[in-house]
Amino acid sequence: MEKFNKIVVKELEDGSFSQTIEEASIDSLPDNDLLIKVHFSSLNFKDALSASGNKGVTKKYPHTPGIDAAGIVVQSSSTDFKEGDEVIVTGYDLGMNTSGGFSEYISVPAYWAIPVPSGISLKESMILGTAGLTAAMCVDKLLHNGLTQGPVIVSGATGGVGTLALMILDKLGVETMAFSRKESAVGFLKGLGTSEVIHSFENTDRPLLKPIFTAAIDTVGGTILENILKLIKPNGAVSICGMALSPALNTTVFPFILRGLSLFGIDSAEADYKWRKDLWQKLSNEWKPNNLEAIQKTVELSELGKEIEKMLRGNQMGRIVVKIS
Ligand SMILES: CCC(=O)SCCNC(=O)CCNC(=O)[C@H](O)C(C)(C)COP(=O)(O)OP(=O)(O)OC[C@H]1O[C@@H](n2cnc3c(N)ncnc32)[C@H](O)[C@@H]1OP(=O)(O)O
Ligand SMILES: NC(=O)c1ccc[n+]([C@@H]2O[C@H](COP(=O)([O-])OP(=O)(O)OC[C@H]3O[C@@H](n4cnc5c(N)ncnc54)[C@H](O)[C@@H]3O)[C@@H](O)[C@H]2O)c1
Repeated sequence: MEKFNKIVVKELEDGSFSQTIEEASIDSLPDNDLLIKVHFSSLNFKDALSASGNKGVTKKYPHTPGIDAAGIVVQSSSTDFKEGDEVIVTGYDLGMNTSGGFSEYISVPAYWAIPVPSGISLKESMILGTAGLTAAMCVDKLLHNGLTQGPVIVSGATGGVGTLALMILDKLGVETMAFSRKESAVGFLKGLGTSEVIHSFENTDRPLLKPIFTAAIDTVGGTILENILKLIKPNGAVSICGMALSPALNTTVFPFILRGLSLFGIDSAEADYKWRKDLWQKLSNEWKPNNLEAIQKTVELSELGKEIEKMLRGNQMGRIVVKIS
């Protein structure tokens, strides 16, 4: 039986977590419909949590993280896929408690796999990955709420979801503003098409402020989201997906009952299959960001450790793609 390499995260006796590359055999993977040879994976915040022992994400170690994978089906017991098909797998339990994409092979149920649409390569699908799909879900909710023009504020703007949200909105011709703590990132963010970069909000207990934005996409939560909610124009909406700063949210009902604000929560991991498939189609065509290469860095499995550390410190910019095979 063929041996292959994967990242293994282990819990050590002192409570810390180690990451090593180990050899494994195919029969160590779960028995599922599809065996996929992984060509590319990508790094998402959730992988950094899994790799550092967050038990809310991964209950049992040793474990192989990687919530994203793109590759080629090498064995299929499903009538929906055949050997040689190119597929994208994001979310569900991949990389949480099912051996994930930081591995040369994954074994997953057929309903987790999306056929790679024409218009996108395996690598491009992982520059997008969960971050791109989540950004697309955030944008889609805003469009359904009636968004036609900006400015839309995007927080955590230099991160994976943030950069891709800015790029998708730019492709759709909607003006954006970026919220980022990083003064040094202004040039990078302007290059993504954003008109202005905001580094801080007024510190006030007032429940409403003069509205500035038509809508928002928030990836950081906490006080940043609290401020954004006060600054949305009447009948606007905010899509929320993250908590890079904090999961806490202290707010009042006023933005909702005095300005008709709508708040959309995004769960990309368990989102409806048809919605995902439709959005991958859009991401490969009319929503496909221009110059995806400009926001990515490609690394090998052996280089992932330092990228994970950087992400946990909030210092990543854009997307980390992992070249697996
Ligand atoms: C790509 C997507 C992302 O990046 S999302 C961000 C990554 N996710 C996180 O950081 C969340 C990690 N989870 C946690 O820290 C904990 O589960 C939290 C939410 C704090 C709850 O902890 P605790 O109070 O100990 O409860 P618990 O874990 O036993 O769960 C309580 C009930 O809630 C459920 N639950 C848990 N996680 C999820 C989830 N991801 N989706 C849907 N439901 C979830 C559990 O199943 C549990 O329900 P039940 O008791 O099993 O019926
Ligand atoms: N709900 C979903 O389906 C879903 C999907 C993908 C990501 N997420 C969540 O979205 C968030 C972003 O994910 P990502 O993969 O883009 O991560 P990332 O690390 O690439 O980006 C995080 C961004 O937040 C910024 N940030 C970090 N700490 C901060 C702080 N203290 N104050 C202000 N900004 C801070 C970083 O500078 C970076 O720009 C995470 O919380 C992740 O769990 C949720």
